[in-house]
Amino acid sequence: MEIPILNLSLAKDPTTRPQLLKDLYDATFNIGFVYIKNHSVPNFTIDNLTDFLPKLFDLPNSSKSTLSKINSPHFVGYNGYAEEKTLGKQDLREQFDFATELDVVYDENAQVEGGSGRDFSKLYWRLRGPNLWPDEGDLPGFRRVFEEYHDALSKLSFEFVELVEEAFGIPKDTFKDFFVPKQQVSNGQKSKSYLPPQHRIKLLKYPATSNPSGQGVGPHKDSSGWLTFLYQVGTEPGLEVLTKTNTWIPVPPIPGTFVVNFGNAFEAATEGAVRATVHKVKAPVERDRYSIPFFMGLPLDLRVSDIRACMPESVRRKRGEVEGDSKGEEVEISKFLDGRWDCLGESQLRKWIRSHEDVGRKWYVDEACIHVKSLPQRERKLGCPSRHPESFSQKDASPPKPNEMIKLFDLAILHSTKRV
Ligand SMILES: O=C(O)CCC(=O)C(=O)O
Ligand SMILES: [Fe+2]
Repeated sequence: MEIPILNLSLAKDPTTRPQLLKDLYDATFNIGFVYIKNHSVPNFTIDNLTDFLPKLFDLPNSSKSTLSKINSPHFVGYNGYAEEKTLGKQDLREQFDFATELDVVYDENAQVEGGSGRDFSKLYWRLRGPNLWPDEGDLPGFRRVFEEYHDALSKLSFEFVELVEEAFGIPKDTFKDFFVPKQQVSNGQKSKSYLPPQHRIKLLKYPATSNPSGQGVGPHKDSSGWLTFLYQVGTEPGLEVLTKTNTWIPVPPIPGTFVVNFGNAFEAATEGAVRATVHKVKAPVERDRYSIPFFMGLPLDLRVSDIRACMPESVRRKRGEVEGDSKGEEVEISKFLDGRWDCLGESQLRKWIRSHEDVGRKWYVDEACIHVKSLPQRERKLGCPSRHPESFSQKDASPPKPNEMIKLFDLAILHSTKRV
């Protein structure tokens, strides 16, 4: 089996569009991975950014530590080599995380305005905020080039989602409307509660290793964003995708293409019609490998169940109709249909805290404790059987262990409704 290459220019001609949509449907339903070519992102926008990558990763350690993720409550910034793990094993890569440059909206004392307002006291709103930018003197022009790339990919992601909607018979603009409600835009005004999406971009370096079985990144489904647009720089292979028959197939770089795959939220929202496919990267042995995944943003205060409610029955039934009782797939999806994972902001914050406990500990423990303190005794005990969560914020207390912290956050996030 091979990953299909879709020629997006066929969408422009009404005589070729139907075949493109059919191919997109088949690839999305059966594999969940496609290459796209003849997309709207100019070559120079890509080249300008990729030219910076070796220089960016060669910044001195002093600059890298100023840019360290520990300095940002928004989970942006630098992570050193092999600092992250997937499935308990070190990922042999280095990374800079960026996001759409946004103002901070989190306000622990926010008041919800009647009906349509947003409750910015929710912990997950703290994910939004500015980037940690390298010093302009160190990398002149980097920020401009990066922002151009971000904007081009943002545009591409909305164009592509429209094609997916049409391919699956999902009403046009369903996904866009979660960010920009239609009626409010059509009369020239944006709603008070309009918020631009926060996309995430990783700049990744997988240094060449002498270990041929090294894990660049372990097997995972993407849990950031609706869907991912991956640019593989150069010719170094390594990306592999798990097929339905449990075999790994390579997804080598193809010049001029992006690789597109879907995140857990999209899979859950379509009840599995769109697949979120497991993939991994092998660490390169000959040359360093660079790549740039762009994760299209999610509306944080939306619930998967709200999105599911906008999906036509025909989409929601699709996976079951074709795969009947193939249980593996159903079990996976049903995990995301579990109410505890329903709010997208909550599952995003959980994901970030789990992968960066140090950042969670530094920036979220106090807030989490405030939320937890307001819970009835019985619920507090349920969440943290070993210790009272209040004790974490006391001066002389030992810091929470990773497990305790995750429990604390689960409890705080799940219950972070307005405090009284
Ligand atoms: O580097 C790649 O090719 C893929 C990276 C990836 O899957 C991820 O960061 O989620
Ligand atoms: Fe991924």
